[in-house]
Amino acid sequence: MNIDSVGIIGGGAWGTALAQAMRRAGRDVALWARETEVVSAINARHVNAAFLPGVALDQGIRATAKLGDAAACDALLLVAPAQHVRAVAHELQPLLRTGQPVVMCAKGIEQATGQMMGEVLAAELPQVIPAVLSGPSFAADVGRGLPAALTIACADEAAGQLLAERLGSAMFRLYWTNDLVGVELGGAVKNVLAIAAGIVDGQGLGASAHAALVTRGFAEMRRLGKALGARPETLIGLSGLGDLILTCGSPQSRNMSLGRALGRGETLPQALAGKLAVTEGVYTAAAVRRIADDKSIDMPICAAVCDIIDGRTSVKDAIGQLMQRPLKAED
Ligand SMILES: NC(=O)C1=CN([C@@H]2O[C@H](COP(=O)(O)OP(=O)(O)OC[C@H]3O[C@@H](n4cnc5c(N)ncnc54)[C@H](O)[C@@H]3O)[C@@H](O)[C@H]2O)C=CC1
Ligand SMILES: O=C(CO)COP(=O)(O)O
Repeated sequence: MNIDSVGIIGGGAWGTALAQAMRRAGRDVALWARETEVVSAINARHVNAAFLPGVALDQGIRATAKLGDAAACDALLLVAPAQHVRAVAHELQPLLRTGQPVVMCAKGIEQATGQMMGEVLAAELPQVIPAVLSGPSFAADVGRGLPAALTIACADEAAGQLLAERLGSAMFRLYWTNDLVGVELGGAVKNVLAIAAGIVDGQGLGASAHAALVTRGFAEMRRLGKALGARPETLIGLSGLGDLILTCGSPQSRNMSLGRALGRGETLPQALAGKLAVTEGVYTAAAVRRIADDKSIDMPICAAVCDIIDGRTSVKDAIGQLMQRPLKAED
């Protein structure tokens, strides 16, 4: 297998930042974007002001409105928001070759089915080699070329090591694992927990409460991981704890800033109003709750976020209930 060219499916903030990272790794890049204005802005002016403002893009990034242009590349990065991955993958299916590596870069769980992104990939693109890329990495940082370290998961060791080598660079360090479930679970659940951390901040509950919330949230992630077969070392690594620390600790996170707005008293529609950017935790919270209920896993923080988002409880009542729960050693 050879990986000289990379097709990126999705011209949002992360797809565009990944295009930058791939150019830095020395790859040819074809970036497919849904919005024709994004395609023309990247090709004519080397900017994506709609989704990644303020970043001068590598002039070698070729944007395209044709899925086939990106699908023809040696490897693909699938960077649509989680709720749209199935539809995009379905469209890609006839264009992809057997054994072509496809790397899932979305962080979420499909709301309609409760399926993880890897399951969606296996159902829609059975002919490809599936992989998952996840870790602490804001698009704005990676787009500018600041250093980041992420995990790339692939069941096939040779393919996974090749992906790590060909997609990574000194400033975009990739570590291979074969624990796909662990990597994608961490990336999905941390988005829900970042909303919770933002709510605590928005309520003005202080740094001590924030740390307690994140720690107990991490215990929820580990309980879910145990039930789904994730390896503990994956969850304490970059794609689990690493991303949780980043996302819960910075208002740069869209999930955390949405939580802050909810914590300050805004309704969900007010907090989301006018935003083009996707806030994955909003859609993933219900799926996490459903899995937790089905498997009888105790995940009260994720359940509270789900209830607040669905309007079943107020922020104050949810926090009051959480604070009455007994603490256990594992928290
Ligand atoms: N922005 C970031 O810092 C990071 C984002 N991610 C993940 O990457 C994924 C994509 O997020 P971003 O690139 O940040 O998106 P974004 O929030 O910047 O932009 C929204 C994206 O959604 C696409 N979109 C809207 N409606 C669609 C539809 N009906 N079908 C297909 N695509 C549609 C838009 O074309 C655009 O690419 C998410 O799962 C996110 O969690 C992962 C790591 C970092
Ligand atoms: O996944 C991310 C950083 O690793 C981005 O988080 P947000 O979607 O909350 O901005």
